[in-house]
Amino acid sequence: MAACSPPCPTPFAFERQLRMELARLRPGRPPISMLFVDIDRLKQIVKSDGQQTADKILIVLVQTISRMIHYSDFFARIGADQFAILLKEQDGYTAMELAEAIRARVMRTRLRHANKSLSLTLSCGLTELEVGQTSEEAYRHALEALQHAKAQGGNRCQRVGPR
Ligand SMILES: Nc1nc2c(ncn2[C@@H]2O[C@H](COP(=O)(O)OP(=O)(O)OP(=O)(O)O)[C@@H](O)[C@H]2O)c(=O)[nH]1
Repeated sequence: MAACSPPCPTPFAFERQLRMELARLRPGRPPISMLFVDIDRLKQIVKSDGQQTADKILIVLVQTISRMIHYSDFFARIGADQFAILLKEQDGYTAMELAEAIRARVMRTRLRHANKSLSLTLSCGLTELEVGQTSEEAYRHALEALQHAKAQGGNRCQRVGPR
């Protein structure tokens, strides 16, 4: 696995943080959204351009997202090419704007490797956390949204949630 730069918390740390945020959530308190981000067709990139290129892509992605979120947000690597972010004080609408901005920025990024210019796209699944929801339910919503985005061909953001 590629090293994350800056270092990424693990799926376990993310799960713990998600549970804490859900336990704190009350009616009238600031909203929180959860965003899943997954690189499109990384396996194909590994095949055609190699492991080092894939590593570089993962690092660039982490750096790009880190620059676009707030210090108080929680960003983790939860799978091989899958990342999750808890977006504090953001409802589903504002979080969707950020997800679209991340998607667009990554799509415009050109990576140079071995005299080749590579482009990259990603898919996003988004959900606003709900009062009384379990972490499993929140995961299911974000994953459903991500799978929907992938099923439509990728390079898009989808939201599943309360509103
Ligand atoms: N070089 C490198 N490759 C990785 C790393 N983590 C995962 N991969 C590779 O990324 C690929 C992920 O493949 P899939 O899970 O099928 O995802 P995908 O090809 O992006 O497919 P979709 O998500 O459906 O678009 C596999 O080939 C993994 O070997 C890593 O840290 N470094």
